[in-house]
Amino acid sequence: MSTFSFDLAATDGRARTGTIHTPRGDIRTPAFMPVGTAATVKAMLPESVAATGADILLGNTYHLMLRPTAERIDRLGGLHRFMNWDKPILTDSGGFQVMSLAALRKLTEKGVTFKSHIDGSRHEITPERSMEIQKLLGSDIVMCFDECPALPADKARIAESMQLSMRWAERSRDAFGDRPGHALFGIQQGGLEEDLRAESAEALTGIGFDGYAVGGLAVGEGQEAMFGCLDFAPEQLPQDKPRYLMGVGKPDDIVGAVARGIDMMDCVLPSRSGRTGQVFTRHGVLNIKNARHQDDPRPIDDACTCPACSNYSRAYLHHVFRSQEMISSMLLTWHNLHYFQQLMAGMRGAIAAGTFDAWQAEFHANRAGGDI
Ligand SMILES: Nc1nc2c(CCNCC3CCCCC3)c3[nH]c(NCCc4ccccc4)nc3cc2c(=O)[nH]1
Ligand SMILES: [Zn+2]
Repeated sequence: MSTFSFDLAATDGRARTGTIHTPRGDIRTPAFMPVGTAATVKAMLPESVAATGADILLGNTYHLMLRPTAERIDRLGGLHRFMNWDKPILTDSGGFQVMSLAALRKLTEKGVTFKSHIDGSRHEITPERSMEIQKLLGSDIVMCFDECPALPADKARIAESMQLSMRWAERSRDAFGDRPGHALFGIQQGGLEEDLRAESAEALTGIGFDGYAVGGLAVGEGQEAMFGCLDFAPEQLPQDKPRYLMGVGKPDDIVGAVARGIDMMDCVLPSRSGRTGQVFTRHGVLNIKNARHQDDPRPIDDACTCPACSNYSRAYLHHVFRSQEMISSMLLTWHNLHYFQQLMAGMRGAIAAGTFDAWQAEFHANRAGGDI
């Protein structure tokens, strides 16, 4: 099928499960999307990322436009060929990374100018340039160029920023044009304000997108405030299109977001924290660098089937982490990505079976303290 479509299979409360069909493959939802920052999911081969159960990964417009540049990747056959990943790729529009990484940023109606954090060269991203970069990369799901305001901010500032993002969404839609089989997602803004989020949702729905992201969250507001916003924001967006919560998150954030109607999420957490020794399990989090693991012959999680848990002890993983051996990042990243995908698979099954409440109860009961 050379088109992009979303089939909702079942709902349980506000939670949904379904499939996003793309020419490069299907995406089972709710979906967790690993982050491939500089055309690689750090410490993982693409086939290993696929083996964890990931149907789609994220590319990074901001990093790739600076190095090796989108034009070079296009000349080499596009990002899928370049990084040897033939399944779907979603790319963010670059605005969020510019505001969080680049130096000397200047934001105007036109777009954002900034100095590269790599070599100090000057660059400009506009909605039009962001669409061009994401097209050169060959991205299957393209994100509108938006502005994500830092919280806390007063309501007037949030409204102003949201309205700028809606004008940029219109320009993104116009510049994206008509690309069968490729999707353009709008990004809702509006901070934690229900009326501003409604205004944003109406503006985006009026323009018309293939999917809708809840942006502007996971920027320091905390889980309670984020869940409070998710108690109304997803349902302001079209029910028949995928809903993507950007930048989330810890396992309990992910479960709470799915329970509130979110279909897709991305986060650097499982890969980045794996490299710092942080390991996610169904009983909670442990850090392998802690001395208590140095004589422990048990696997991280005896119910996990990943290579780390199938073949290595905590004592070994403690040793290679302490010794800063590369296999440490490989095994801990693989385990964390595998765990996050198992979480998603469990939720998809529970929503399809109508047992999501029981699944959530067990998820939280499993994590209730105790020495893991
Ligand atoms: N356009 C856009 N992107 C957003 C992102 C980036 C999502 N990940 C992109 C991905 C592309 C490839 C490279 C990596 C990023 C967000 N990330 C977060 N929180 C992260 C909070 C967090 C969580 C764990 C560790 C660090 C930060 N809130 C976000 C809000 C927005 C938003 O409104 N608009
Ligand atoms: Zn494991």
